[in-house]
Amino acid sequence: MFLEVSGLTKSFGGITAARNVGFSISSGSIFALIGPNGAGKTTIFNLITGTLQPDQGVISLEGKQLVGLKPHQIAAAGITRTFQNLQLFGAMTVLENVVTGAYLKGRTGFAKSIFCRPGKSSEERRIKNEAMELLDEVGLADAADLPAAALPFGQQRLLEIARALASGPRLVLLDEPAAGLNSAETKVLAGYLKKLRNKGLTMMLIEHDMDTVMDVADGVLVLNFGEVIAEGTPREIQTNPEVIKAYLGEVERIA
Ligand SMILES: Nc1ncnc2c1ncn2[C@@H]1O[C@H](COP(=O)(O)OP(=O)(O)OP(=O)(O)O)[C@@H](O)[C@H]1O
Repeated sequence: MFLEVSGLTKSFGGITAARNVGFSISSGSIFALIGPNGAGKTTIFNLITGTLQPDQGVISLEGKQLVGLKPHQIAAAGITRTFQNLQLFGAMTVLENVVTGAYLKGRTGFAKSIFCRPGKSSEERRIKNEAMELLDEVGLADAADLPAAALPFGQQRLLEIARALASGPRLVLLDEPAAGLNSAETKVLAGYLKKLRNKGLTMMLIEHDMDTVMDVADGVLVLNFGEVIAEGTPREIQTNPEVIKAYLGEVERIA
């Protein structure tokens, strides 16, 4: 298995945000984490990326144990993420934002990526070309020289994903990528995620928008109060009585 998680447990004082959580993800698939507010989804992302250390449990990426590694070591192992609240550099251009992502894997330092404009050395040219290719794939090549803050929200989300891809990750964690998007933007996003999967990228997403989950996910894990209550294909999850019970009051969202 590509990513294997087992026995993952994390408590904050009296609250157990994750209890004995286990799942595995195959390479080149899209795996969704869903569950009501406070179910523990973000905690799982924070444990995988090393922002939090688990009390117990194992996380391995192609057999490499990740628990105990620092966030930058986990990033170097090929795991990157996007945030629900966009973390773009608004005053920098669209292209420069993607270039900062690329420098996470390059030999040149991150600080240099911020202070130097791309395009001088051959490595910088290569990074710039790759960044332009990523922008082209999300339809943002023409906006490359605009400040990121000038883009409509839906395009900013695509830009954030393009920036995450610039570090050449093997696993991308997407935190509510459809939040705040209108239905046309959501369709563009879903198409982009499926295109990335077809190229072999593995993705995990936290997503409240069930249409998007149904559309793109190969597997779904449902959490409630820190525990796994169901796992299966989107269709299986949709009709699972435990899941419907957990979402009581929100049933219309998954119907
Ligand atoms: N750093 C922290 N300190 C204390 N409690 C925390 C911390 N992080 C999360 N929690 C608690 O752990 C539980 C799970 O939170 P988490 O953010 O993982 O849920 P979630 O499923 O991502 O929720 P949402 O959909 O609202 O983002 C919640 O009760 C939350 O209050």
